[in-house]
Amino acid sequence: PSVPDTPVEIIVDLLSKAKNVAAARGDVPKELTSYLQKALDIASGLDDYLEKMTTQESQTLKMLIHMSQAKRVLEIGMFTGYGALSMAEGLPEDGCLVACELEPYLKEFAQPIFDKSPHGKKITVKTGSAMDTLKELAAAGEQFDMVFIDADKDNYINYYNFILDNNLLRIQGVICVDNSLFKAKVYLEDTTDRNGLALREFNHFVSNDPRVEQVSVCGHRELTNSDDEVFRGVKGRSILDRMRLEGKVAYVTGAGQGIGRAFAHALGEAGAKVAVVDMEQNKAEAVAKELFLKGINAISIKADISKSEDVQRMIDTIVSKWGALHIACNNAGINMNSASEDTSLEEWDQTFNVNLRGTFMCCQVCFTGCLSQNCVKVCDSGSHRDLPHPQKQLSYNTSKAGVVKLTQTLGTEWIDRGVRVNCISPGIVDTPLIHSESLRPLVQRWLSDIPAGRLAQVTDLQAAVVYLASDASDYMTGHNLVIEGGQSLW
Ligand SMILES: C[S@@+](CC[C@H](N)C(=O)[O-])C[C@H]1O[C@@H](n2cnc3c(N)ncnc32)[C@H](O)[C@@H]1O
Repeated sequence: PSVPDTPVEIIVDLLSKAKNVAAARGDVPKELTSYLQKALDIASGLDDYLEKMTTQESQTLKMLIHMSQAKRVLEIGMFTGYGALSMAEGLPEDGCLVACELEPYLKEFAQPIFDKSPHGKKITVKTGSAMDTLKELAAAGEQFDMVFIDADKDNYINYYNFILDNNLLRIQGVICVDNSLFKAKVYLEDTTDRNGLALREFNHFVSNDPRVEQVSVCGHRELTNSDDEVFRGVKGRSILDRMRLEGKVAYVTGAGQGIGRAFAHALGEAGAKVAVVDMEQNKAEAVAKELFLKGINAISIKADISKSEDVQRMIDTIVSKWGALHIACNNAGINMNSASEDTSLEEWDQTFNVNLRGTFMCCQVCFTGCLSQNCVKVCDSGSHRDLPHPQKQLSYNTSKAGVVKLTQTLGTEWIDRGVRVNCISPGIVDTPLIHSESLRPLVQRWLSDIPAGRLAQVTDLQAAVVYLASDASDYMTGHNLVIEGGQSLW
């Protein structure tokens, strides 16, 4: 049988011994035997139960990576690389893990295992004394989201201090420490064991360190006199937190595909509940399902925004479902290409009915219907093609120029009621449509016009919609945010 190691294993061992002693004597009261048995059942069942209910022991490390959303991890003490690989599995594709290990033979052992794993390329092993490696990393200005300390216990306190003193851990990063209970020796009074005493001192030091809170760094309070919103964050929220949309309700029109779908994902990933609106019900449903699979609260609504009754129903549905509407993302639009001399009034009317009249109706219904419920952000989709452009699409260009003017007007008129209206004008977006034979010569011309050297991907636009939808952009209104790889500047 293995030597008891954790506090629970030691309790089980001691209770078993006590039970045996009691059984060997005839004069032990039944009550005491029964209490011993109950305590033993509880203690001995715990690890076994947890193991059965959990995937694998080391998945805890992977879970910590997920929970902290770490991208850069530092492991101090690698051993066989089991923990390193488990953490690497939890890292995103561009994540990295630096593992410090004293013994070169352990790197030789672990490297071939890393090489066989699709996640192994994220791991860099640095052999030698971990303190030397920490100095090297600090000199190179490296910073980590999570540090796992699991090497020589005497040095825990030195590693910890060096990491914090040299900003090797980013603000709000996480330090995890293995063996912090060390067979209960950290709190048993008769401890003489060197490692137990080292960890006792370490725990005591950390619990009294104002730089950290429990196990998470929360800034360097009490070490500075700075106490303004730049230092602390607005309402205590750091810039990335201020772009989070938890508790917000959003809709995106034209969200069944392309840019609208990317916007719906972006708003949902940032924390908003999202109504996916499209003329085509099956497309709206498919995107809402995608969001749902990612853990985002989403509904689909079929609506043609050129019809006032559809717009009204869309807003009513959202407000009755979620009780509020905070973010209106008016993305739906149509585009018909014809030379100006061939543009029929029907094409003009159809385009304007959706792109400009439809967008206006959405804004107006949204404003009147939910202002009292805090409808604060409206993002319209303009297009950089409100600028002169070689594609023949008069109705589209003029309607989108109208959207920019609509945005400026509403953005200034409604700001006194707490509403911000901005629009995003994407450059030429890489969609399946653009790869048609007929558009190929035009695509070549566009590419030579775009300093960025490529067309826009829908993902290039996602951060903008989150920014405009969030509190971080509160001072921005009536603005046309152009994202076109520098095309209009060339
Ligand atoms: C408990 S094991 C690490 C286990 C590993 N973190 C995991 O989860 O799979 C501790 C490792 O720390 C290494 N170590 C001990 N002292 C060290 C030092 N001063 N610098 C770097 N590594 C050290 C040991 O060689 C050993 O491989």
